[in-house]
Amino acid sequence: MVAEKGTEPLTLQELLELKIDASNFMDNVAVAKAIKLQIGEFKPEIGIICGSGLTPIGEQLEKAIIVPYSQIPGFPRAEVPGHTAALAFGELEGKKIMCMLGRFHPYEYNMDLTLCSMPVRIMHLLGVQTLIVSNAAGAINRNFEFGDLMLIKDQIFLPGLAGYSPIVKLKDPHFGNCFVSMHSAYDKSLRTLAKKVAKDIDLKLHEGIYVMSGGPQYESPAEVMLYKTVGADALGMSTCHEVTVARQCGIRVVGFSLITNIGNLDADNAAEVTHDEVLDVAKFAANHATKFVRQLVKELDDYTVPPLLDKKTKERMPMYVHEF
Ligand SMILES: O=P(O)(O)O[C@@H]1C[C@H](O)[C@@H](CO)O1
Ligand code: HPA
Repeated sequence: MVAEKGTEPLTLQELLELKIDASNFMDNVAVAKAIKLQIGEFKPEIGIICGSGLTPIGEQLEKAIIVPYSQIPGFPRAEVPGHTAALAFGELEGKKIMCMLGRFHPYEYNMDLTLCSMPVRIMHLLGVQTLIVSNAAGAINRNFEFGDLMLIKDQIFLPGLAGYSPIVKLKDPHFGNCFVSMHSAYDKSLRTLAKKVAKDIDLKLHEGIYVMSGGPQYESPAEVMLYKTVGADALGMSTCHEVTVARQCGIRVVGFSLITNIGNLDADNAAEVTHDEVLDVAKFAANHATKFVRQLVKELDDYTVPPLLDKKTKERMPMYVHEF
């Protein structure tokens, strides 16, 4: 729980010294406030989360303001190679973007999905209405090749099915309804737009189901077979917890996977995958992923989600919320 301090707004330094509990609503507000102190009047409308090796997507922002995670209370450091520990705020095709240049994988943080999805709640508090989420993934579908992109049609959230939900600890009603519908989690009209954009720029874009395992170990061939049997097309270790929270906040979502390796289905075949290979493929394919995102952003229509904090609530809130 954040400390209160008379009627004076807390300074950035004071906010940075707070011990943040990601499941406490006012602590989330304090995190958003600390960011706001660093971005001034900038109000993002579109959020982007860059997957492993996909930070070039965020590096194309114009007039960028970079906020390192070390300057955000409660944010861990995002230490997986291929991720940069910073938020980028800037413009792309005239739209205002907030981009996570490094994400928090649950396997890095003791499967604390509430913490790992906090940036999505912060996006919402700062005004984000639409989220573009990306990841590096292994192919299960045999029609996929290295470097292909797969538009995510739906997800299988294995940790969530096992009770590791990012919203299970959120008791404050300000977070929104805990019985979040995951029907149409990946917005149909945005998927239609993404397919049109891909066609326009002559980009091969598959569509399929993403499955998230807990990681960090890669899957055994028998596990890849299990996921194939349940209908998954690509596998990874992220995204689903972020999308669940986005839906709880009412943010609409479009997502894609960059296929960095082909999941091995044969236990007698020693085909191994390493994170270095994942990054190598991401490096050569980041170019077309970047082009795709730019065009998608350009063609996104306006969208409005009611803010979490209504006027009345703001009036009752302590000083660190006051100017929201
Ligand atoms: O952040 P993403 O989901 O792109 O990262 C993938 C999944 C693992 O963290 C890692 C495995 O190589 O890359
Ligand atoms: N499995 C899990 N996560 C991944 C993979 C994979 O094969 N490739 C990239 N991220």
